[in-house]
Amino acid sequence: MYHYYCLNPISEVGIDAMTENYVPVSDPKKADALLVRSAGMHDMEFSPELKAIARAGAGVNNIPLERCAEEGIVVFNTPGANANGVKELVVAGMLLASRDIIGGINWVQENEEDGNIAKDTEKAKKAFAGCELEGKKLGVIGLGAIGGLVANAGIHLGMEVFGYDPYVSVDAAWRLSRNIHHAKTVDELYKNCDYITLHVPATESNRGMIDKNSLGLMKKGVVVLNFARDVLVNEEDMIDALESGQVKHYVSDFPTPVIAGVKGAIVIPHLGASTAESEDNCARMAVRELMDYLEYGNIKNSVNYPDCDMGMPGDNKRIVLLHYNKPNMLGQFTKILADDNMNIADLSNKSKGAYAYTMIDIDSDIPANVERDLRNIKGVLKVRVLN
Ligand SMILES: NC(=O)c1ccc[n+]([C@@H]2O[C@H](COP(=O)([O-])OP(=O)(O)OC[C@H]3O[C@@H](n4cnc5c(N)ncnc54)[C@H](O)[C@@H]3O)[C@@H](O)[C@H]2O)c1
Ligand SMILES: O=C(O)[C@H](O)COP(=O)(O)O
Repeated sequence: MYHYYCLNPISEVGIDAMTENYVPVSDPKKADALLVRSAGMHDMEFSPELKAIARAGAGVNNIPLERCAEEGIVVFNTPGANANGVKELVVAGMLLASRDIIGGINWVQENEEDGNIAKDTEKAKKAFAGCELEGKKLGVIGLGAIGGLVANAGIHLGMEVFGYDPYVSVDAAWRLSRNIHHAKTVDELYKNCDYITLHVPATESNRGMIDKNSLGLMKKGVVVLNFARDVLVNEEDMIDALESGQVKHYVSDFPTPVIAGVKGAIVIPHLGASTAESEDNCARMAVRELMDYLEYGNIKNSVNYPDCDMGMPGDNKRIVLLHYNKPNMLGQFTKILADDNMNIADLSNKSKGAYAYTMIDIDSDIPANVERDLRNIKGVLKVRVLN
């Protein structure tokens, strides 16, 4: 029996995918697993019971990843599961910044009582005219799940697209249209583009990447779109750039007290992934990842531990260990098993930065003293014996 707790409402599709072995609890401290969307977790204390956190979404800046790793808690996300939802809203954002659709709709609402509205429209509409996307230059920073889709969509819209991502994965690179220009430096993209859209994670090094220096390199009248995270943009610098006309519009999916209501800012209430399809995809993937880890110890799409998959243990017993990535950990594990005359049927060991994960299948029962001795090894963070 596994206990779970949802810190945010998660699509029923995910909850329905759980078997009867999964029971919701009313106290997160009693949970084996937490499901979360954007709820802030940095101030949460975790109980020793907690084994995993699944973020039904992409961004994990709301989760203390390092502390979770130290406490032997595996954190998952759902890469790509909401990418199409975000891509479609980015296209809408480019259109909203190009024509005054919002101003036009407001005008119609303000004049709803006007019996001559059809005729007056033809005079009023010139105030809301704009430009087309076709032929304009689009710069995409970050070419992962979302940025790749946005860059390809730009090509389909007839835009000239520049992509910048020095860390792009091979798989993501394969998905890109060959018509996308490969920007070797981000400055090249800043200097050339009419629309610049951010699709990078909110890591320490990316915070404030759009500031007065980068804004100063951009073309006058540029449109900047941010569907990634508010902290990537220095909002005070953005306000100056909007006031001076350096930036025509800043389209953001992240309202903050600083940017909400600023002239020229088009701010959306974090709706990028709020579609039925994205919510279902994320919940389904998050629950699948949790169940595979809790029941079989397999790790797929973790952001703080390495991926490691040994399928199902069959008739073997499986023991899994979360530990530091340092010399002689495996040697110590196998010695304890050998001293108890246990035979290893299968073994996998993977590392990611400072942390590592070992899965061991044994063709006999695993006695409590072996589990205890493994747990007592210095550098072991969590041990689980799976039945
Ligand atoms: N608005 C929303 O509702 C919404 C929804 C999903 C994701 N997001 C945000 O979008 C971000 C990206 O999501 P994704 O699914 O595309 O993630 P992803 O991991 O698939 O792609 C991120 C890409 O950014 C690249 N990158 C990192 N730092 C970079 C830098 N300094 N310059 C250029 N490229 C850099 C990485 O190499 C990677 O290819 C998430 O981290 C999240 O914060 C927002
Ligand atoms: O990082 C993400 O996946 C998005 O920002 C979506 O967040 P949400 O699940 O809270 O809508």
